[in-house]
Amino acid sequence: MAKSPKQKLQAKNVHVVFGGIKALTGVTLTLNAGDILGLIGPNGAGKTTLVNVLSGFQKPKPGTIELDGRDVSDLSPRKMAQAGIGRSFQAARLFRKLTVLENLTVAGLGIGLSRKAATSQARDILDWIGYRHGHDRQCDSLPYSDERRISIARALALQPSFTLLDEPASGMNEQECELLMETITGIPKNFGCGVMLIEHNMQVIMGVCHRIHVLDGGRSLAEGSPEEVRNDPNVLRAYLGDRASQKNAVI
Ligand SMILES: Nc1ncnc2c1ncn2[C@@H]1O[C@H](COP(=O)(O)OP(=O)(O)OP(=O)(O)O)[C@@H](O)[C@H]1O
Repeated sequence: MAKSPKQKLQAKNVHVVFGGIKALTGVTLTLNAGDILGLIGPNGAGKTTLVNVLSGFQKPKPGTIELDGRDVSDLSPRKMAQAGIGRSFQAARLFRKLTVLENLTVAGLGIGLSRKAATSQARDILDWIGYRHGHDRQCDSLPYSDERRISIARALALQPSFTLLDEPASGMNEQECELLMETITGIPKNFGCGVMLIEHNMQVIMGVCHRIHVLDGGRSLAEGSPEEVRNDPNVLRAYLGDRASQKNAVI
């Protein structure tokens, strides 16, 4: 956990326009320490754009990002990471020529740990996610699902207050998804950090999230418990269109 853990990450009235495309329009949400907040919505809803804004890769115009009430909207991605906001990407973005252990060790060195402490932390995190063998494997030879898990582990090695996970289950089979769900559920308890989870796999979202925020066409459509969101007719309509009126429609 970071030296001064933060309690609250907020997006306030965030707008982003690309050319003529309104990717986000007036989005407001709060991620609290200890929370697992799902961010869902149909393709093109603005989920990745919002994660980019929350992690400094995209500037809101207008709108603000606040970390414990401090405006951090203008910070670079690097400064955001130093302030306690970590993320994993849709494409894993590991250092492919480094080993699994080295990838995590580099993250620890990056936040100022000694080599010994960074290596020890790296081993502890790999053990914790159940990756007990293959620490010396080079990352360009990893199976896809391992890449995704190591990407989460590396995000944790930065000791974030908040971690933003972009589609961690993509390409995983059912068994791998179950392991991933265990990992995500354990992050707030074991690392004390809040998690925002973008995911198309509804089993994963419904299984691990405390609350879910729904975007549609760049706007906030709903926020609530998994049960509330699952039963919200507007959410069903956004996902299923006219099929939402069918009996037993589920997401
Ligand atoms: N760099 C960009 N330039 C132009 N348009 C963009 C850019 N990034 C995103 N968009 C557009 O903004 C809108 C929101 O995209 P975004 O990727 O945030 O949605 P998403 O909900 O993450 O989608 P998906 O589930 O398909 O990943 C889409 O219409 C997309 O085409």
